[in-house]
Amino acid sequence: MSTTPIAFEERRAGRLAIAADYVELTKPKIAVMLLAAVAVSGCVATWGQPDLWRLFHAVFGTALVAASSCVWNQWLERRSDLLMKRTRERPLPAGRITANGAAIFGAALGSIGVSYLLATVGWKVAAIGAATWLLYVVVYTPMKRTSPWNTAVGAVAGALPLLMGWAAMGAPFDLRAAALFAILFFWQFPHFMAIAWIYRKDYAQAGMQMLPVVDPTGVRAGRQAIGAALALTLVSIVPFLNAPLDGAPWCVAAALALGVGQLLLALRFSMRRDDRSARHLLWASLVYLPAMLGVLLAFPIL
Ligand code: HEM
Ligand SMILES: CC(C)=CCC/C(C)=C/CC/C(C)=C/COP(=O)(O)OP(=O)(O)O
Repeated sequence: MSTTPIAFEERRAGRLAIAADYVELTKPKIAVMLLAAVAVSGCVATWGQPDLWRLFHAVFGTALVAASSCVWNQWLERRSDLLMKRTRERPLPAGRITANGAAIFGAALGSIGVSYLLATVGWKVAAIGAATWLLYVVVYTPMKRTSPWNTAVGAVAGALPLLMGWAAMGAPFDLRAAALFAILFFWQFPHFMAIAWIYRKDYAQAGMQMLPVVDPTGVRAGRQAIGAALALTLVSIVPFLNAPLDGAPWCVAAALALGVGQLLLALRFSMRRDDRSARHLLWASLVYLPAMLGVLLAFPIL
């Protein structure tokens, strides 16, 4: 084997490219925001005094299980992803990673992740993680091709990890835990209705039953975005009610301002039903969640 410096650099670049493709299989951008939400959930559960080691174990274990679910979601969709411009360059449809390689990677991540959660933060967190994995991979992913209700199932899978952070702190599932779950559950509808509208032709091409494919007028997608944005605004103040903390009024005001902002953009999308208003709604959703997580994190400190 050639050992010239150029050959060495080429081999190194090749290995880095393969590693980057395996990371891409885990949907890192979605995962980062999801794990931030898991960490904030653990902080809210303990009024800002989390056991940091247990919180690290919960976030790290959830990262492994979530990554596994994303790898298997792409393994299952490696052929249909070829039919969409947005996904055809992904590692599996583009052939940069083999299906067997991805399956071994996904299985390893999932088994290590569930075992890690079991060993560090207990069976309840591991069980919620495994159930979320099954809901996303075994139920939601195939349902994308059969019913527009897939989004509601995906939203449950997307919100359940918050209960993993909560349970890892040993906190009982109370009204505040339910409110956090509802915040992330409802948030996913304006988030995805905007995406589903923007990529409606792609989804139709791949035979995916997203709402703007089932109803090309976008009226139902608009209504779903508005209804969920309204519910999100109302439920977003629940974590701050009946709390003996001075910061509550500020947090309620901030949560309402964020919610109303997103609601107005959902209304605008519903009236215009064009790509521009959909992109503004998508951006708003990607601003809303980190901002709302920030308000939840700041609450006990204010
Ligand atoms: C029903 C549930 C969900 C669906 C169907 C969904 C779908 C998607 C899709 C298809 C994209 C890629 C858009 C593009 O390629 O431009 C995306 C982007 C994103 N999603 Fe979601 N998502 C859901 C839930 C979540 C959750 C729970 C989180 C995290 C808490 C999240 C965070 C993100 C982020 C940060 C991006 C931007 C990443 C990028 O720019 O590629 N999503 N979502
Ligand atoms: C602990 C654990 C298992 C956590 C899993 C959390 C998680 C990743 C939830 C999925 C959210 C979701 C539906 C993403 C879109 O997938 P998609 O298939 O619609 O996106 P795509 O079309 O871009 O592939």
